Amino acid sequence: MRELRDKARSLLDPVIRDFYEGGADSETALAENERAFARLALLPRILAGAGQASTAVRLLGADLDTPVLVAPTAFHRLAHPDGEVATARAAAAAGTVLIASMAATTAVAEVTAAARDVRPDAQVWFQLYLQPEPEVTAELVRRAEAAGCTALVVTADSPVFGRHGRDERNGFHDLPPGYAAENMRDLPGTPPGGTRPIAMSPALSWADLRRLRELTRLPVVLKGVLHPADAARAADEGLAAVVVSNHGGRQLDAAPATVEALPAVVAAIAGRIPVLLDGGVRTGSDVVTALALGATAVAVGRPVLWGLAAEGEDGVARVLRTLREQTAHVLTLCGARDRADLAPDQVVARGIREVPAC
Ligand SMILES: Cc1cc2nc3c(=O)[nH]c(=O)nc-3n(C[C@H](O)[C@H](O)[C@H](O)COP(=O)(O)O)c2cc1C
Ligand SMILES: O=C(O)C(=O)c1ccccc1
Repeated sequence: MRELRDKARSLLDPVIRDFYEGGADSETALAENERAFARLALLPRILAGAGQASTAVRLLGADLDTPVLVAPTAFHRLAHPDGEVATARAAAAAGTVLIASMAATTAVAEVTAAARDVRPDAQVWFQLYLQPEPEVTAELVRRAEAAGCTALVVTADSPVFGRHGRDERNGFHDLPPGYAAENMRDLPGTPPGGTRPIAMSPALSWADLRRLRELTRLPVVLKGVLHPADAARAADEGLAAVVVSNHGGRQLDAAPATVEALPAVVAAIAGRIPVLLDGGVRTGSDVVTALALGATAVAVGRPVLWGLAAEGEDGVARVLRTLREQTAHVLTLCGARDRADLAPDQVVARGIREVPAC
């Protein structure tokens, strides 16, 4: 993983590298996501007789080979000429879900076609930002359905764009010439052949989410949940799953590390719907830590971009394979066959604790 990251960093234009790597404001949330995993240790159970570990997981009615999903990230063609097609092929081959970004440089129908070409039952979910004009959101949903996406993922942590200091310093505000956010082409209110910008709105509410659900029979996943009360409401409202996420540290910089927010969300959901997590997942230990704390699965953003930039489809495949193999290995070392054998008491804080007087 480090090797692919270093290769990606050396190959990418520094402006694009900063766009992928950067976070909001002081980049505290960005750094904390990884650091919080580093502060946690796993207590293995011994002599558990668990046998061969399995990374398989059932999620929203689909059987996946790995609990590591591909988080939605923008603009894959800036990482590699094959762009989202390469990512989709690698995700399908790995037997996981690709959450296709609304801000993709490839139209969602082309993304699902690429995934299905590798595996007919490939799972592609469509991530969207609810647009202030309901007819624009409705058209995006219609396109995702027509493309064969099996779930919608509404990103709710972005009432405004995050402030990305690196992009501001680099003057990176738009896609370079020759690239476009292809899902935003020919929507209501755009001139023929043109694209419209992705809007973020602080006026959006649970009522807008309810209206979205009236438009579609697809399961709707809520991404960007950190407060347990919002998690409970998501389950009450009939959403299909939540993603505990701080947008990879790119929105609210004061947000907690996601693995620190996870336990309260898991408690609030109380088993009603799956809880997913993204942010700072880099190793199989991170995956198993999240699973032990009650996540059904996790997603990775930047590691996929590193793989893509370094080696295209093969690089993404390597990232996903490495994480799956590491996860199986760590499960085995923890005495677990799968996540059902793990318990939150196996996750403990590192650091010096007081030695009881004797
Ligand atoms: C370059 C980049 C672009 C992103 N674009 C989107 C996006 O279009 N939609 C979205 O919901 N999240 C987006 N995210 C957030 C990711 O879905 C995810 O929450 C985050 O990357 C997870 O953290 P990690 O990168 O540490 O794995 C983006 C993240 C990055 C790094
Ligand atoms: O950069 C991001 O995190 C992101 O979510 C995004 C959204 C719209 C366009 C480009 C990126």
